[in-house]
Amino acid sequence: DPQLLEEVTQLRAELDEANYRYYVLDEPTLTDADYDRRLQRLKQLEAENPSLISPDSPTQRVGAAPADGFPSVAHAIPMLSLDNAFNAEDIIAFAQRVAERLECEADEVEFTCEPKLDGAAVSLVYEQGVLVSGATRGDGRTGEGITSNLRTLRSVPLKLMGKQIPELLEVRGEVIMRHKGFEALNERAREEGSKVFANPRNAAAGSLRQLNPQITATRPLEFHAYQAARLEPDMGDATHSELMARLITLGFRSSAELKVLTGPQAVVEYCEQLGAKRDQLGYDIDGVVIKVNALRYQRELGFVARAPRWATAFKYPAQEEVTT
Ligand SMILES: NC(=O)n1nc(-c2ccco2)nc1N
Repeated sequence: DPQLLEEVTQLRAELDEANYRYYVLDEPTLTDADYDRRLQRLKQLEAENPSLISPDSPTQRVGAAPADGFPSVAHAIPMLSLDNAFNAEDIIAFAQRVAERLECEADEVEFTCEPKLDGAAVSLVYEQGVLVSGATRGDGRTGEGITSNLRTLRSVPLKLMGKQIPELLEVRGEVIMRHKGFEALNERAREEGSKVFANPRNAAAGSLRQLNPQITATRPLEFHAYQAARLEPDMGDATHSELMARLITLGFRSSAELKVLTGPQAVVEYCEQLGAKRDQLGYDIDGVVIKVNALRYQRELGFVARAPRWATAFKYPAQEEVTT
């Protein structure tokens, strides 16, 4: 009946909005209790009227385990690793190489800098605005299909937000576990005598590779977008920073620390400043990802065998591993 449909639609909108405000804007509106009350009410209404259930309903995040393991998924565009830079000279050399190929001065090139999150890289594919596939990076060309696990992350939208829905969108990003969630998980694991993880990266990767999504659903995982590998229709002569801003309007979290900087000196300063506050972030990073901002230049620069010419990763010295 129309009244029932009205309540179901209203509840879904409130739950999706609450997810967005909590995970993307960091401005929660609903308490966890309010969220759960609404989710239980929606589950009850859907149980009474199964014809109303749709795959993108917030109640459909935790599904069944895939029968026989994860299927292997070929990435339409390889998820390549990044070349490394270890000091200011390396950063300047990277900027020089880019400037040479673009036939301009290094001090004119616009870069973006963002923290290099130390988690598990994944790829999410949305067709007509609906999440259809999620996979691990694997060897860069082929990953594991872990859609049912990624659906359990409330920071992964089941459907894209807003009116400008692209026909096709492939988002790449990092699934991380914050230190607080990591320590609580290991505390519980020690009490239960189950597997204790050596570090948040292993905990995130291990949680995503659980065969049972109900276990993944209990893990404190967050998805942070850092690239749109495919976007149709595309954004023409846009920049990486504009693309990241667009992903936020579509429902994704992307780095709050992203900065647009001109010339290598400003990039060196960013790396030094972020390095100074590395221990206060509350999650692990292992460097800074420095990218040429203009997507047109990224396309022109392309990739060498295994890594893009248009990006490099500035790495901090490894932190002494947290032995738990
Ligand atoms: N790990 C991480 O945080 N990454 N990785 C990239 C990346 C890899 C290839 C293109 O972009 N960007 C960020 N922030």
